[in-house]
Amino acid sequence: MERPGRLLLLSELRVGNAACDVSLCRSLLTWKRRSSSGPVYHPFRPSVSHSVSVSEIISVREEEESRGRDDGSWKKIKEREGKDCRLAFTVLYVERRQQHRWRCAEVTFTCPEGALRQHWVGSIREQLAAIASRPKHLLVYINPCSGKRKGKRIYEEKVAPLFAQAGVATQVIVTERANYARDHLRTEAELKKFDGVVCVGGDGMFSEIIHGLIWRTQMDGGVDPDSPDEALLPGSLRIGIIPAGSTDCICFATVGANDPVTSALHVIVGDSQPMDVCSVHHNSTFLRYSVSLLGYGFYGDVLTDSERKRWLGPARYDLSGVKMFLTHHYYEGTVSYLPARGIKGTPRDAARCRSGCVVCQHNGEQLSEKPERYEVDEASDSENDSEWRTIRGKFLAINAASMSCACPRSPKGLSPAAHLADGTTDLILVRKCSRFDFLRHLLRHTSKDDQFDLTFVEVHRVRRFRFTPRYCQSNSDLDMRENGKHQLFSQICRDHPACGCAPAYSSWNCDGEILTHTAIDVRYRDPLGASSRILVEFLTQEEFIFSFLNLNTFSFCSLFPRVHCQLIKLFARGIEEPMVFEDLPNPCAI
Ligand SMILES: CCCCCCCCCCCCC/C=C/[C@@H](O)[C@H](CO)NC(=O)CCCCCCCCCCCCCCC
Ligand SMILES: Nc1ncnc2c1ncn2[C@@H]1O[C@H](COP(=O)(O)OP(=O)(O)OP(=O)(O)O)[C@@H](O)[C@H]1O
Ligand SMILES: [Ca+2]
Repeated sequence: MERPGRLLLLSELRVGNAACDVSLCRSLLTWKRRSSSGPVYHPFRPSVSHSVSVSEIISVREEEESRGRDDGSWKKIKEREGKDCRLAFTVLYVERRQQHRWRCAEVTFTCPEGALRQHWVGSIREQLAAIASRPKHLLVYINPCSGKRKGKRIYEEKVAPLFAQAGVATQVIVTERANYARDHLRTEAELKKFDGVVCVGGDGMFSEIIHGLIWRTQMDGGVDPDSPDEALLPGSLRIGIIPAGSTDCICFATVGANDPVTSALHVIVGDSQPMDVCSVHHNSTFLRYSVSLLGYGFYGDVLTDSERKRWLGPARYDLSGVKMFLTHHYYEGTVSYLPARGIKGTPRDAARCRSGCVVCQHNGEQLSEKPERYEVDEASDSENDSEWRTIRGKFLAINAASMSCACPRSPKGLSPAAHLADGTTDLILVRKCSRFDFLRHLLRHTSKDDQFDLTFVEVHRVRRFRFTPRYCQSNSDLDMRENGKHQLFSQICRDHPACGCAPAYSSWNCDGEILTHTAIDVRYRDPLGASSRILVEFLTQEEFIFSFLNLNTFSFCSLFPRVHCQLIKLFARGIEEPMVFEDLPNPCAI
């Protein structure tokens, strides 16, 4: 066995016109200009050394003379260097740019003889092949309708060439409708053939992928996804996100940028970032999984309103945001939560979740070593249990952020100190306040000021919570009918704001998808047949069911989210701390 750091190769090669000492250790390719060589030696310019970790080499290619015949570039190099191009090889590697962006850079080395080139190329390829975490075969889903509808072009122009260069084989599927990728993953996809799944799209597309994969994993492992108390099985396939959506919050919060090339490079180098998943149940019915925002009130209303404006593209959120800000609806109800205990970190920490986060490592280890801690929490799932805290009130927004939810609109996110993989979610309660105060809170999403340092905002780090709107709290038939009418008419009033009647219910925004319909579709069948569906168009599903099936409950408004620590893995490494030399010019331009 080779020891780590062992020197494998050391040669004098040329980079451009400069002679360099080039070495390959087990984990590092280094080239350093020989200080006294080269045509123009500058005594005040120190010899520049450049190192690339083998783990960040994308590929190595032998330069062919024929390349020069195609574009003339190699011919020029040959003339300039007066060398035999068949002795050259090029290394493609990750170069860091500003704002966490990665680019594919390359450096060409010229060897004095062919056998040496073979030795170098062979050694580097051997090193790359030994990195087991690199994917070789990927299943790619492209949503052609995401964001500005550029998903297909982004993949073909920016991502596919990189995968090809890195020798990553792909099966590409362009989705034909919503939930196409989810359904394909659930039933058809031959997952054993692949090392990972890549989605080209936004947060909604990512959500489809995790729903398909998590469901399939539970089915294969005999776990009932409907059971709110059963621990879910983690999947084996990592997920890559090529951002092409409107918010791209999950990509931004796990990589630090929403840039397709950066994400493709994270996939190629085989990064791995565990992530928490929040499962949302109503009683014993599974509703959805969430990894970023589960929001009721403001963000639920923004989403509901914005869905009618999809044609506007990403701008729909801003328009609906302003509208819902002005509408200023608040919702009455009870929030109960189970505080996360025995963990590191609080939502008010100054420290952020970054690459190699110790809080995530610590909490993840704690939960895997002592799952009984989780079980104790689960066992105490009763209203009377002293572990549960209860808050009643009027809220403008109830947000659960399982990660920071950083995105270009809000670079720090809704909960800047939330962690990607610590097994908790940050429950943020924004109580009824004036429009001016709410604006102060919203503005803090975009500034450096603490968005929780306001009297009407509170934040708790929790493992589970539930929210029950006021009108769901009573079980008497009479109340329910009254409330049902209220709900029915308030929805109509919501669409005709002139009457001034405030709605009793909002919707849940679950990672950018509206929750209610899924729940209803699963639980009930439409007994009145197709003719009644025209009417449904004007009512929400729950109003329809209340009115026509005379159900006496709206309790699906009350949800039971539970966090599953590190259930999935992404091709990412978390946001890297900026490097001191990050912005220096590329030293290989010797
Ligand atoms: C005055 C400036 C205030 C700026 C406030 C900016 C707040 C931006 C907060 C973004 C939070 C994103 C959380 C991520 C959620 C994702 O899981 C989900 C799926 O992609 N995205 C959305 O639900 C999409 C949600 C998009 C929400 C956009 C809300 C925009 C609010 C604008 C309010 C303007 C008030 C102006 C008053 C004059
Ligand atoms: N071929 C398709 N036609 C129509 N809709 C699709 C198709 N494929 C996927 N979808 C759906 O499109 C919706 C939006 O997709 P996506 O999340 O990728 O983009 P976005 O909404 O613009 O971005 P974001 O979620 O980041 O705000 C998702 O709910 C997804 O299920
Ligand atoms: Ca978390």
